[in-house]
Amino acid sequence: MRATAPKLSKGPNRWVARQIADPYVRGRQTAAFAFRSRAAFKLLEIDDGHALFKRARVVADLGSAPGSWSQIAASKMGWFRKPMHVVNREAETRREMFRAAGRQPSWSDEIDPHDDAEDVARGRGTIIAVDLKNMPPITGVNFVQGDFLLPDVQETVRMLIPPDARSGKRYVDLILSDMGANMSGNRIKDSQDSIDLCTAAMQFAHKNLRPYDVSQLGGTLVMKHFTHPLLIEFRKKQLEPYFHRVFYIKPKASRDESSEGYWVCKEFMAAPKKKAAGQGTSEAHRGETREEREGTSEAHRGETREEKGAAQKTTDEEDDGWW
Ligand SMILES: C[S@@+](CC[C@H](N)C(=O)[O-])C[C@H]1O[C@@H](n2cnc3c(N)ncnc32)[C@H](O)[C@@H]1O
Repeated sequence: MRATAPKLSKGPNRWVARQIADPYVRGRQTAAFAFRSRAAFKLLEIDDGHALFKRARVVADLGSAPGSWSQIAASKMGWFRKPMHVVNREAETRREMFRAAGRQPSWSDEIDPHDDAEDVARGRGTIIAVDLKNMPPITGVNFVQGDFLLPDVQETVRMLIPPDARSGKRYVDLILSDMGANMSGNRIKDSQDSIDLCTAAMQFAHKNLRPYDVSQLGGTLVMKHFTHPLLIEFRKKQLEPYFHRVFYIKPKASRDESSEGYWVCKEFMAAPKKKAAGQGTSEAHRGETREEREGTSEAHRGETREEKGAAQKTTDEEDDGWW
């Protein structure tokens, strides 16, 4: 069943009330050791179905701050000696001690699974994270602060990719893009911003994502987008020709009222695939139908909201802070 927040009144306390009612925000504070954002649960859910990290040696996390996706990448790639559930348990015991002493633990009292030098494992591979905002360090993660739309920022990220042992080329196996511009409430501008970020992620994939060859499968791109008919066109023209399979996912942890969704694009090919006459891939078609349905209904919901003059933030962006 989808986790939905109860209906809440408008007003300055609406955001706080919604946060309190949100099981994923509560989960972030209790079950999770120190996920920096509830966005963590979206990636965990996507990963459940797609085993994203299984073969990945180089991961790029685009739009990484405050850092929960990078935390997951670091954990999955062996940079924490302890598994997350052990750290969670320790964090909970520590919170109990604070409660018993009548003290409310603050962020600085949280266990950071990376801060104990004794406990740093030698993980596999390389993780590169980039964001406009600063991101506190995570062991195993190389962070670049900058605007990913700028070519020199992309080049800085590229130079952190280690050259492939066989070919000497720099390849990323997994690109995670959770980038999202602040929503202005203007549907046309917001769609354009979303397309710009998706385009930048895809251009980066063309240059750096490991392409399929006879010895190994091509890389994977996970990309957030804000559902809109214009983006269906993007999927058809920019994604489907270059990936063997493209899936649309709306994680349960993504709020119902948010128009965000994720594409999981698997098995990248450097050259566009050729379709036999009158034939598309079944995956693409299945996804496309579902996506179109989602896109249309989201677009209609958006119009109605705007017509009513009740344009509100409809993304999870506002929730992805240190909360
Ligand atoms: C939803 S948050 C990401 C949350 C993150 N995945 C996590 O788990 O903590 C979206 C991020 O995208 C970043 N972003 C938006 N536009 C960007 C750009 N042009 N270049 C780099 N980062 C960008 C924002 O600064 C923001 O931190």
